[in-house]
Amino acid sequence: MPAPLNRLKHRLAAGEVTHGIWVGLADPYLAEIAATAGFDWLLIDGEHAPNDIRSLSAQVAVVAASDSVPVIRLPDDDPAKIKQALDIGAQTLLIPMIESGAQADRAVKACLYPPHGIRGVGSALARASRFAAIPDYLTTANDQICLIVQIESRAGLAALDEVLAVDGLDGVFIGPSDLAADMGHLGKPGHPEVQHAVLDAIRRIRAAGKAAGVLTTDPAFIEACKAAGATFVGVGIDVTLLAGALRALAGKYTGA
Ligand SMILES: O=C(O)C(=O)C[C@H](O)[C@@H](O)CO
Repeated sequence: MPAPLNRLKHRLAAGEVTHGIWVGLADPYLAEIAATAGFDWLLIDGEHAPNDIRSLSAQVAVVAASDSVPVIRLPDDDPAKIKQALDIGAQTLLIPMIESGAQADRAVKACLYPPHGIRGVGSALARASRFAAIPDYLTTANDQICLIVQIESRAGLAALDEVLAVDGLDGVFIGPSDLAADMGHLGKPGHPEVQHAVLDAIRRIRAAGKAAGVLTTDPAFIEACKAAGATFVGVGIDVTLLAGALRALAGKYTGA
């Protein structure tokens, strides 16, 4: 019996457009609610949300039981964190702040078991192998790992071609918020210069045959990114959706 099929990896490889949201409420009960919505994937944010390996594990488990595919974003490209995320059962990772082909290649190798990579072997303890209930996990896991790296700075954009040349990389995600900050437009991911850079990068990523990712809550820019070729399309954030709805309701009755 092989490692579980990673539907998202293969849909992205086929060039399918997929939609998901950021899940930052850092609670499995809330992640399970999000998993009833019907998104193709849910990105469990380990970079900006108050998650740790146990909360990530609990959220991966509940989302994996749904029709949505769990994706974990780690806070950095630390191979030890990548190892832990894969061992708890995530098969799709998003790694932020990539700025060179060498850095992207190291991230790929951290995801893969030898001889193709350096992922440490602990499958006997790991949810990923269903605690060794999947006898062929070690020899089949690599084929189901999906790695998407984030380009979100001018240095990252300058290195995009070398990042796209990295074998084993499934996709590149352009982070509008951090890119805006680095471009001198802090807090303005919708600035025309930023949006132009995002769309140009998406076109280059798709021309290289990789999945192109983005996160924006602007409906018009969502469509512009999809027209440019985006296939891993983040369209919302659970925290802002909840906060916005609560504030609107409070304002309706309390004048808050
Ligand atoms: O730079 C970006 O944009 C992203 O990487 C997404 C943000 O981190 C996300 O938290 C929304 O602000």
